[in-house]
Amino acid sequence: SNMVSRYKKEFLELEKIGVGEFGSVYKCIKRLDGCVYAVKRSKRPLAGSSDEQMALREVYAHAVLGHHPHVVRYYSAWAEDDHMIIQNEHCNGGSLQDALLENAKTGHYFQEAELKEILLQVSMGLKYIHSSGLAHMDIKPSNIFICHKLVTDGSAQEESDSEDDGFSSNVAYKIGDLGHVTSITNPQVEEGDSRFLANEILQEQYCYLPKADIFALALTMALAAGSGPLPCNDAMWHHIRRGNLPPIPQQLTHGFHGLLKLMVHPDPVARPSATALTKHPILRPSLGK
Ligand SMILES: Cn1cc(CCO)c2c3c(c(-c4ccccc4Cl)cc21)C(=O)NC3=O
Repeated sequence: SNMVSRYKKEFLELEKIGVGEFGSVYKCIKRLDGCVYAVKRSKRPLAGSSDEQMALREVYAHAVLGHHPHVVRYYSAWAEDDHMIIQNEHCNGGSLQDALLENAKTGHYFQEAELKEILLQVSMGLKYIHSSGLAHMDIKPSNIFICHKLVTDGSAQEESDSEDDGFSSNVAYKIGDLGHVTSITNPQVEEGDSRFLANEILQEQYCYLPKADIFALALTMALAAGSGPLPCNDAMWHHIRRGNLPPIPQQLTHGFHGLLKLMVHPDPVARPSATALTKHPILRPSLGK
């Protein structure tokens, strides 16, 4: 590889915003365009290893998934100095997991109206991913990123809350981390986080992969509503897989709670699709009339 790495040449590193066994994520400014990006730098996986398969699936997924308001945007990926580098859109509001931890400290959880906004926006992102023939397979709070619309210069343009934009408020929720994405029709499932794993995936029944994302999204919403940490495996894990939501420490309307409960139904066929959620009267009051 040439002496000066493309990463160092093209980007100014501002701060490390994430670290894990996967590698590290940096908030960077691209020198050429002056824009901020999230850049993940990970050790290049062993050729032929399952890690390499995952790294490739992540880049393939981003390449297949063009642009969508509720999927974190991909810009580039390359290999250098025995590292894999992926350059994505930087979401300036942290992850939903960060927001949940903050809520737990203050005891102020997302209220039902906000929960419906999160569920609607993430469902729009899932509808796009599923309609592209892919399943995410690792939906959870730390993989949902938050973008706060930067206040405009006071220009009086109308706030557009058209569906494709989803910015009815000033916050956008975007699905990120496509490291577990797999084809719906030709699945090579790399199980995601067991706390969010639907039982049929554990049983290696891969005929309804999109519904595993719906299951994981329901548990993500339960956490956003203030439910305690989810079990990885044990009696409570199985209680949830029998179609029960974890306890939620706030009064939700019967309709909304019932929708979340339907999303964790033991039979994946009974769970609503992402498309059905984006049209659901409970989430789209205006459609309800
Ligand atoms: C830990 N972490 C924190 C952030 C910033 C949230 O305000 C973040 C981002 C991403 C990612 C990311 C996830 C998976 C793969 C590649 C990337 Cl860049 C990780 C991120 C990403 O793709 N876009 C991000 O903003």
